[in-house]
Parts: sequence; structure tokens; C-alpha cells
Amino acid sequence: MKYISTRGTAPVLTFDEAMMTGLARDGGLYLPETIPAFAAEEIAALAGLPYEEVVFRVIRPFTGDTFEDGELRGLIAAAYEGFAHAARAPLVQLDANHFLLELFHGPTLAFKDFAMQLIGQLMQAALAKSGQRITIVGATSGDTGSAAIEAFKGLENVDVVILFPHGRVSEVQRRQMTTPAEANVHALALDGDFDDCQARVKDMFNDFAFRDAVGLAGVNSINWARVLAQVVYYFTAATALGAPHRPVSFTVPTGNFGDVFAGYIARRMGLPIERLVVATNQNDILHRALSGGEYRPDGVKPSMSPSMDIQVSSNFERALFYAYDGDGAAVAQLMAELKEGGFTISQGALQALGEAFVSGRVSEEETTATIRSVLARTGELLCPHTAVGVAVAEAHLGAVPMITLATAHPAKFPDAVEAAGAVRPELPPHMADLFTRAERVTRVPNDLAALQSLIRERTGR
Ligand SMILES: Cc1ncc(COP(=O)(O)O)c(C=O)c1O
Ligand SMILES: N[C@@H](CCOP(=O)(O)O)C(=O)O
Repeated sequence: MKYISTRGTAPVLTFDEAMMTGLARDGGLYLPETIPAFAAEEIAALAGLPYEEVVFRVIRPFTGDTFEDGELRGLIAAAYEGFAHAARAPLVQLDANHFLLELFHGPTLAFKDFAMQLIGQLMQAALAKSGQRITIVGATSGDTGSAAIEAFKGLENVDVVILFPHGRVSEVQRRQMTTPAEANVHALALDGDFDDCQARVKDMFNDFAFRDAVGLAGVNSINWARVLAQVVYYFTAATALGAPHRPVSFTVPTGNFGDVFAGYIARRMGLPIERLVVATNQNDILHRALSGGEYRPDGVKPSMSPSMDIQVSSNFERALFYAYDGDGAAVAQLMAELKEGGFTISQGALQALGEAFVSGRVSEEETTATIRSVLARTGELLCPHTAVGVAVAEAHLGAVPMITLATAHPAKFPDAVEAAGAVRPELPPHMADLFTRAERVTRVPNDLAALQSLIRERTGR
């Protein structure tokens, strides 16, 4: 299996090379050259298997020669043993034809753990073979950061540097990033929004001298391995509800487009997904782009679902690559226009996107009302991101079962949940002392040179 860049001019890589490289050297994102198709019998055979076995069967065709089967199975087992639910990603019924896929039973209580715990294992195994030392630099709007820290803290050959927007993550999210005591963890509160954090990370990747000097690696969803790990739960959820004999739809609370793009890959692999519903909060650039064809960031607006406060959605580039029939030059042109303020999606590409994706947007008031009404009706306490998903899903219910992704535990956002009129959710026992742990954080300007010199100083490289 070979990996190619969405912009068409970066070196073609193997799975492990793509995983360790992060952003392609032409600024694009890596994708597999071809997407393996699963036959209906292969999909049917996944129903009821342990989650770890489904991970193995779904990712194995993508990993090439990097790991032999026994090693890969061992890494997968280690990745998910810390999850608090035996099913890993349980499905619960919300309404007659509407289900919630609970993705918050991992160690940091968000869906990010599904991928981060796995790539933590895969990257450590690859590093043990190569003897390399790396500096992971990640951007977060709240959840990727803590998941990355949890997966990589304390490792000798890894520094993990996380940029988060100062004052724009929940207190629980901030403390998850600032309280780990391990010396290889560096939490940086940047004066800016998530788009600034992500832009600076990409700038660092595009500065080859810096990138090579510090051994830069990425664990945001620019990293293909992150997306791949997230493909798996679309298979477990859909087969639990009768796929491949019965189609399903998914609604995905969306920000950086990584999670819903993983669903798109599952669909291209043959999973019968009728619709992927992209649910946005008031940062609705994806809804505007998918419904009207204009992709123009207009400034991040802070919301009660802060992890989705994003306007430059990294993985949309991967969807555009397919919508433009794999034309890397066309994608590169759109990304150049984005730097100048935005772009218009061609009619053909918009139609191609529309075959898989529909979208919706909800206001803050609708999010609050959804938390309240779902709790009253079903007893299920939603985090604000999941509430955005549920609200949009409710407008797209039909004959096909709808599965909404519950992307975080409500206890990560106790203030927002309580303000919505619901009970204040408790943190689980392993995080019960979070508010008494000492914090370690450095406030940083939104300035590339300053960030690079701080990172070189911290890592000694
Ligand atoms: C809780 C939560 N929900 C939804 C999202 C959006 O996911 P994505 O960025 O993959 O679109 C995020 C951030 O990634 C998140 O942390
Ligand atoms: N919502 C994310 C933003 C980063 O997304 P990623 O999937 O590219 O890592 C977060 O919580 O940090």
C-alpha cells in the first residue's frame, strides 16, 4: 500500500513513513493510493466480533509490510485495554430509529482516544525499530491535546508539544493538558484561536530546516493513521444494526472534518452508508460550503461546543481530492486561494460531495434545548458537541437507521451542561482529583519564530 499527497507533488510513502511524516512536503495530506474494497461477506463477518478484532481486519489492508500480523494484534490489544467499556464503542438507542455511538469511554473521555491510543502504540513500535527521536507538535481545540498527551507522556524518545487557544477550551480540557507532570509534556496556551494553532503547526511542517532539526511529527488528523483508526467504529456500529444487509446513516459533530472523513473512507470501502450528515455549531463553514459551494472562513466564534470552534477544516482537503477526481493540482490551487480568503467549489465537485454528505447547523440555543430535551425524554446526558449532532440528526431522520456519534463525555463540559439546565456531570474516579493537581503551562504569542525557538529550547534540538 502506497500513500500519495492530496497536492500530488510530495514523495510517495509507505504506511509507516506516512504515519511518521504527518504533513506531506508539498503541504498536502497523505491518502492511500487505492482504497481496499470489502466484500459484503467480509463486512457481515465483522458483526459481533470483539472491537480489537474488527480493528485488525479493517486496518490490516492499509498497513502494508510495516507490522507482521502478530505484532499488529498485540499493539491493537494494548491500545484498547485502558477503555472503560467492554464494547469500547457501545451503541445506545435514543429514539425509534436513532442511535448514539458512545465514543467517550477511553482514558481522556473523547473519541480522540480511539485513534490516539492506537497510533501511540504504532508510533512507539516504529520508533523502537528506527531508533529515532521525535518532537510531536499538535494543535488542539481541546480534545486532541489531552488524548495525545495521554498516549505519549513519559516516553524517552518523544517530546509532545500541544498548542491550545488560550481561554477557549473548557477548564477540564485545559487541566487534562496542563496537569501531567511528565517532563516530555509541554502545554502551550497560544494567544489566538484554534485556526491559529493549526496554522502555526502547518507552518512548522513547511519549514523543512526546523522540521528536520527537531524530528517533527504530527498526531492531528493530518496524520492518515489517525483517520484510519477512526474508520473502525463506523464498521462496528453499522454491522451491529444490520449492515451490509441494511444501510445506515451517520451524523457527525464536525470541526476539522477528520471524524466524518473516516466515515467517508468506510463508505468507499463498501460499508453501506446512505448519508454522512455533517453537523456544525455556529462555526458553520462546512455547512455553508456543502450547501452553497463557497468555502470562506469568517473568523472563529467561541461557542459552548469549543472543540468544534474551527473554520479551516484540515481534512476537507482530503474530501476535495476525491471530489476533484484525484486532481492534486486542482486541490493545490484551491488551497492557494484559501490563503487569499477562500474558494468556490466547482459544480461537479459539489455534486460529488453531495452524493455522500449532507449538512446542518445549529445555534447555541438549539444546542442547549437539545441537551435538556434529550435528558428529559431519554435520560441520556449529552455533551454540547454531541447535542449539536443530535439536533442536526433529528432533522435528517427517515427510514434508514441514524447513528449519531457521541464524541465526548458530558463531564468534560460541566459548566455548559449545567447551564443548559441539566445535572452537573461528575468526572470518573481516575480524574476525580483533576481540580487539585498542579498546572504547568506556558502562555505563548501567535508568532512562528517565537514558537520555534521555544520548542528548540525545550527539546534541546
Ligand atoms: C468532542 C468533539 N466533537 C467533535 C469534534 C469534531 O471532530 P472533527 O475535528 O474530526 O471534525 C471534536 C474535535 O475534533 C471534538 O473534540
Ligand atoms: N477538535 C479537535 C481539533 C483538532 O482536530 P484533529 O482531529 O485534527 O486532531 C480537538 O479537540 O483538538
